[in-house]
Amino acid sequence: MDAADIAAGRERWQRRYDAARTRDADFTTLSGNEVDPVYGPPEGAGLPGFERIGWPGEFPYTRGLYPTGYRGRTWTIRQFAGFGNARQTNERYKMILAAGGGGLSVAFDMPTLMGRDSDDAQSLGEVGHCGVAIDSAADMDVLFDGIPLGDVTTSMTISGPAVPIFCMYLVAAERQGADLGKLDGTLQTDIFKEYIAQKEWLFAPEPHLRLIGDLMEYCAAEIPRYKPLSVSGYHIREAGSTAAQELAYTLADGFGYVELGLSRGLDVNTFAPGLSFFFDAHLDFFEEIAKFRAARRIWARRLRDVYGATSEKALWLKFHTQTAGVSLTAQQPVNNVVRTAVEALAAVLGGTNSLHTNALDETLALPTDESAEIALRTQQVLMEEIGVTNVADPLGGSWYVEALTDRIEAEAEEIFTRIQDLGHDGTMTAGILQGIEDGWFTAHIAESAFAYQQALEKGEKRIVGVNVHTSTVAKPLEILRISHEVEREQNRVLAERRAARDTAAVTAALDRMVAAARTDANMIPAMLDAARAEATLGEICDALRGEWGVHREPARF
Ligand SMILES: C[C@H](C(=O)O)C(=O)SCCNC(=O)CCNC(=O)[C@H](O)C(C)(C)COP(=O)(O)OP(=O)(O)OC[C@H]1O[C@@H](n2cnc3c(N)ncnc32)[C@H](O)[C@@H]1OP(=O)(O)O
Repeated sequence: MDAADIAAGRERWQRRYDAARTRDADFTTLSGNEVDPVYGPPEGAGLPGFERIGWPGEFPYTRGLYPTGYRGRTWTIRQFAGFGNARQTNERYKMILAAGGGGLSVAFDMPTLMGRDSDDAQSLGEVGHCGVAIDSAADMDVLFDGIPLGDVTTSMTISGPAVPIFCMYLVAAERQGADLGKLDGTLQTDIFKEYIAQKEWLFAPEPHLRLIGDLMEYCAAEIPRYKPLSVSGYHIREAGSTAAQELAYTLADGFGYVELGLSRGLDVNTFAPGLSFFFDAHLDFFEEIAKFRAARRIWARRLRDVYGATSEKALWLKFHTQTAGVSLTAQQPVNNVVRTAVEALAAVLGGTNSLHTNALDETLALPTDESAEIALRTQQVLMEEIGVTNVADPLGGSWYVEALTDRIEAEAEEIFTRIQDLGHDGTMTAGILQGIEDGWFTAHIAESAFAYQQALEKGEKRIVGVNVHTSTVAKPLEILRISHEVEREQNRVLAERRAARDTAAVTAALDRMVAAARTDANMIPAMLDAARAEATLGEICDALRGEWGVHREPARF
């Protein structure tokens, strides 16, 4: 790009910056020096390829979505939390909000993630262990007791039974008197990554995609700020993929959901802002920053050029980041605070919109109050102390970071082509579905995981406390243990609620839901009625399993 075009871009950026609101905060360095809100090539200089880098707030958004960067608004501190029953988790949420958390993020226990009630035989021993147990809308009432859902953005991490859980959340909001049309939050819902990596699906892909289509349609029409999908690379990375695979598989899944929305006759400019993303921040500092920058650029370009999006919000890739759980070590676990801080810094330098920092003990158990607080404070140290919010995309223009950004983008593009070639009709969706059926994604992730593990075992890759620097004076940590009493109590309350509700109303609502499943009608209104009648998650999912069957992955060797 020649010098004149770069200068014109800088002026455009300056006009937009001047017109935007910035926080009332100190943006000088620790020594008190003024810094510019963004930096670019030296005045009067041209730079080949600068159109790929650009300015914050404009296409291709490599440098961020907003001309003000974090001067306009800092990222949301969104700590993923849930354990035991709804009452215990509600207390943790209040603690997080009081300590400066900016939004909520619900972690559900394994029975809930699999669409089963707490008293299901398959739930035995799992209730409240890896997250909170939710059986019906009444549990949602308790979960958000004293937390106005109309005012707090709430993310819920659940994909197989995402839609019934969403209905229970809506019922809880309704009972609080919130205006449902104004709710803001995120539901994970991303079923592609379940088949690819996380393995928590209920049905085969087709009925799941039908439900997701219903959800996208419903949210676009009724709850426009709500983001019904958080397309997730986190689980793909944690399963052992490389950074480029994480990026490419996740964005490919995102394109699959765009194709789903289009196939339902929805307007891409209306539904695409409801697609948000979720990435891992792993240990390779610069590679991770490059991954986030490349993600925004690829998404904006493909949404515009392939899927015809024209509105700015439809081109924006917004993402949440979680620091890498797999990078935490059980050995010398206090060192995990350092790893997490570095990973979080990469997310911030990559322009994350929302962030979860892991607690130091998460490789052993769910976090204690104290470790949860350290994790949250880690974000606050980055946000308040180190000057990283003063300048948008401070690493933009670094030869290394730009080269890495270009490389990871090129790798992702190659992978998109391979995925599309797996399908038969040139769509991303056909390629993804074929790749899932063939075990293509799983095999490639396994190869990457194997290569990394070999490198570790040969000592080529080094982890402090694990294969180098193993001596320590550290004492074992106190960890959070979930009592089996939680399960007994949850089941007692569930039995009481079942006995107290209008059984005929529950049965009628479930029948209407199944009837809707047999037509092209949107299933959400019927499912909402079932949730209002206090149908349990297990009952709703079992009714659907009866209709759609269950899905089993073929064994592969
Ligand atoms: C591993 C684990 C497991 O499986 O076990 C998991 O999955 S845990 C998975 C946990 N997942 C999550 O927690 C997902 C979290 N995701 C989200 O919260 C969302 O999808 C998100 C990534 C889009 C972030 O949403 P958010 O509300 O926190 O933040 P936003 O970026 O949307 O910002 C809020 C508002 O401020 C505006 N805003 C932000 N920055 C600026 C700026 N500089 N200038 C002007 N306006 C700005 C935004 O446009 C928006 O307004 P407006 O709305 O008007 O535009």
